[in-house]
Amino acid sequence: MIIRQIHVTPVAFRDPPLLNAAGVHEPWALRTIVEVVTDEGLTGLGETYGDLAHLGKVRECAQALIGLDVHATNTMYARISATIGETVTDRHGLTGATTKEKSIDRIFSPFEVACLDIRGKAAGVPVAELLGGRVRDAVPYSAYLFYKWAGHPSEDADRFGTALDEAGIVEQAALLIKEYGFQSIKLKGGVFPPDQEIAAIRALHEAFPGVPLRLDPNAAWTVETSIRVGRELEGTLQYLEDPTPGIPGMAEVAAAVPMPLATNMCVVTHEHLPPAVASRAIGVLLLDHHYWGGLVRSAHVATLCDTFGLALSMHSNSHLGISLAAMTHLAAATPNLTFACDTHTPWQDGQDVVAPGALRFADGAVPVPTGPGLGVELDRDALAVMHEQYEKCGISARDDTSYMQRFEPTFSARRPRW
Ligand SMILES: O=C([O-])C(=O)C[C@H](O)[C@@H](O)C(=O)[O-]
Ligand SMILES: [Mg+2]
Repeated sequence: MIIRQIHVTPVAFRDPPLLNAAGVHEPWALRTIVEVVTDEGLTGLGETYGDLAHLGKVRECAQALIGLDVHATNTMYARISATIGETVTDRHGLTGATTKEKSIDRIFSPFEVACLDIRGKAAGVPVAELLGGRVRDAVPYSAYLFYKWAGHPSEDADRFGTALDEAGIVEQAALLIKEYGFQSIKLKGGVFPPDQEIAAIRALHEAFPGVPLRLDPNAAWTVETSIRVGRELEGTLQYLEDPTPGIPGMAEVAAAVPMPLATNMCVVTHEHLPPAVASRAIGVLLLDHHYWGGLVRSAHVATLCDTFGLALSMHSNSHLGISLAAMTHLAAATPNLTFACDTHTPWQDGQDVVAPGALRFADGAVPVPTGPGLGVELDRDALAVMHEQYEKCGISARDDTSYMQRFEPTFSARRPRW
């Protein structure tokens, strides 16, 4: 199964004005779709970030993989590593530090996923079976709530409405739970002063008794603020995600608050694991195959977490169905991934590059696709439309901060902020 061609297609899809500590989502979210084609005519799919610098490196690395067997992932990793050299391509900061190793892992990931898709198709089995076999038939996801404006400035309101206070957040949770059946809730914080976000968590706790809650301010708080908020929210949070920047700060907070701390910011590559474990900075790691080097490498990280007593959840960024399928296969085959995973799927609101049918939500969980490989098919018409949107949208890299500053010129993404 020799790789003969690789097609790399950037796409754009509509994204609502979701607020976070870095600013606000722009009207278009970017992704890159990777198709790997073998000499036998099998095609595998991968999905990754769409920022221009990353896209350029994905294109360059694709050339370096032609002629390799789809099983030769160690050679692929070595070639990608040699091709990208010292380049780092991860700039928006919401997934933590940018390192050389993380950049290699980010570029390797879509190729590895596509090769697993091909290997599953060739063997007639779902990717989850290649990862050791599913331990759950459906993967639970959480309702991922965001403070948001009614719509993008100068556009009509979107169907999700305004959420700028606790009433808006509770209403948004009710909508997502009604439509998807989610059984746990994550609130993206770091947007308003912490007391407002405490009030929102209390309102959610009251409105949805017994539903596990998480709050993620993306390191917007000092150690002191994090400890105060953590203590005030005792009894309401399943975990508190990235309250403060850095492993030492997280360790100080972890020692002083009643709930576990989770991260997709202070532990984002292998070199972060030993100090985080030694200082007991985190209790939960949010895996993300897009920057942990694909599905097999993420499964290795899961095993390390098991060894060191860390629990697992899963992180997401704005994504499409190829990523959702990959996330679902990985989570289904990872026994110690026991927390509901994050997904931005509701915000993509039906837009997708995969044909409908293979992916659906039932009671907040995605049944593991049963077809061979990832179990999803590319919708070529949708791909063409989304590629045209990419060409026309005028955005080439995610920049939540500059977009926010167009409307609030004094906005600063400095963290910690409170
Ligand atoms: O858990 C997280 O930190 C994220 O999901 C990071 C994302 O970039 C999120 O903040 C977003 O989409 O604005
Ligand atoms: Mg997070």
